[in-house]
Amino acid sequence: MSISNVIPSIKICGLRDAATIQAMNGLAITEVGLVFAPSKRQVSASLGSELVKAIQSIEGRDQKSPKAAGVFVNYPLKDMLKLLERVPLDIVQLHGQEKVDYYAALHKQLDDAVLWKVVSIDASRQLLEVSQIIEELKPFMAYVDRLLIDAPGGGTGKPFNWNAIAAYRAAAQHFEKPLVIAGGLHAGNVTDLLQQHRVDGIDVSSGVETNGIKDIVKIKEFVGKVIEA
Ligand SMILES: O=C(O)c1ccccc1N[C@@H]1O[C@H](COP(=O)(O)O)[C@@H](O)[C@H]1O
Repeated sequence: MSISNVIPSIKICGLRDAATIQAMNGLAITEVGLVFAPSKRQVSASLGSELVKAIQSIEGRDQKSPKAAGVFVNYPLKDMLKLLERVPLDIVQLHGQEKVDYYAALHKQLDDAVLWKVVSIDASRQLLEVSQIIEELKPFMAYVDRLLIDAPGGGTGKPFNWNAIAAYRAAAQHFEKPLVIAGGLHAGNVTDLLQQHRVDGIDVSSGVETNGIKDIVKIKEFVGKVIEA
């Protein structure tokens, strides 16, 4: 049984076609992610704008359309502002080594969109104390809506060591920010995650694909496991 009685937010990431988004209509999804970083899942601004329309046309959790999230890695700020004029994202997920000045400048320019900060959990981070994590994140937190922790690289389908979650959860709580978990999740391990850790959201990409293509059967199975946990 899950250790929380609140169903975490569910982000399905790396969509590249409107038909799969439409097939997700009615699932208890809260965010759909589009990758604008160099990746096998990368979409252009013009496809991104078409896919945001598809996201806005479906119902997710609580009969509301899922939020549209864009995933970026060290994307030049001026290009980001141009892209946001064309693609009305609700969430900008910063998955690179963006500095605090970048967060501050982008936050100032955003109208309604919010920023998610990603921290990659490599072997050195698994050992950090809560106080170290708080010190490191403090400069960013005025600009950030959520904290997301993931395996290094992003979109690799590999999990990180979940022993690191407790310290990040404590740090996120200190800042009163929700914590989202990504990295190698799939229908076969998400129940274990939710039984072992209290998390506010989960994020999946590779684990709901077959041969590199999003698979609606796997998406439905994944969402079902999260709801049942
Ligand atoms: O999905 C990608 O291709 C990607 C590329 C660059 C940065 C992040 C990327 N995806 C993010 O990775 C995690 C989880 O991925 P997975 O489930 O392990 O495949 C998620 O936050 C995606 O937004």
